[in-house]
Amino acid sequence: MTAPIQELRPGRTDGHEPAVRLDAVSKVYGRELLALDQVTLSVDQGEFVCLLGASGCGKSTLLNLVAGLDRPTAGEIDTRDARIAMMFQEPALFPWLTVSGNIELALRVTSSGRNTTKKERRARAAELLEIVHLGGFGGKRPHELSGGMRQRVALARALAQEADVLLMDEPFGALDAMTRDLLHDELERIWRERELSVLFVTHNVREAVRLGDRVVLLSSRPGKVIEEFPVALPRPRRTDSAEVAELASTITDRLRQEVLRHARPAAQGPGSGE
Ligand SMILES: Nc1ncnc2c1ncn2[C@@H]1O[C@H](COP(=O)(O)OP(=O)(O)OP(=O)(O)O)[C@@H](O)[C@H]1O
Repeated sequence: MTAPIQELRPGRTDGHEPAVRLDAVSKVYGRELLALDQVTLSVDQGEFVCLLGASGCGKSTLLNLVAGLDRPTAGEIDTRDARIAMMFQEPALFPWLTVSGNIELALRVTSSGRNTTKKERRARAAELLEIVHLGGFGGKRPHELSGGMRQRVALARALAQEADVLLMDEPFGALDAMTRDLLHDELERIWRERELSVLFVTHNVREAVRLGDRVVLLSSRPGKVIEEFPVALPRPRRTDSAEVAELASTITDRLRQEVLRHARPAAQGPGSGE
């Protein structure tokens, strides 16, 4: 028997429009690969939402749709007039540009940066590097930095885009635990100061609880919202705290249940009697 499915409410009704709203969004690749099935989900302005789900359940697909990199097969996505920036597991910096040059390039394409001089953009890039604690590293090339530092540059570049909405696809997945912890603190500070709305994909349940106001769980493919977990713990949180561990364990149990539910028919084959 499958577990009862709890649908996410379609948006909030506390008087303001969400920053991102997906309404019954489905995505079919090719003729028949249903990646997302009627996903309804919203991210409030200034809210930090973490998205969890089994591998291949459509998390990256969902972010790409919100970013406008691809179009849904059905349903509506409303990002209002938000400026959207995206961060991936790989920082994707241009290796032939300096750290500052990478950020200056992003500044050049923003509406306010387009009419600025190179000197102004360099100064702004230096300010952004200070924000991510990389002051003084502007003249380095990406390969001279550690993985964590490169992700900080990617974060500074996202900030250079003057984004209101930050879409993050496992941005810290390749980093060691200590570096990840530091970046959690920095991301949280920047999110608060800039009042960003964040949609953050991760496989790491504790990371989701450490960062999120809400953790949204997708079913195995086709991805569908099956449950959401509000995270009422005070901030800043510690990934290794008992409170984070407790909620993470509840979410992990739910995720495991979902993965098993999905795997069972294939594992047992037809006529297994369940
Ligand atoms: N461009 C594409 N063309 C065809 N199929 C695709 C494409 N992109 C993704 N898929 C398929 O859609 C499904 C969802 O993929 P997606 O990458 O969104 O999942 P995910 O939850 O982000 O996975 P993971 O957690 O492993 O990163 C997978 O079955 C994948 O093979």
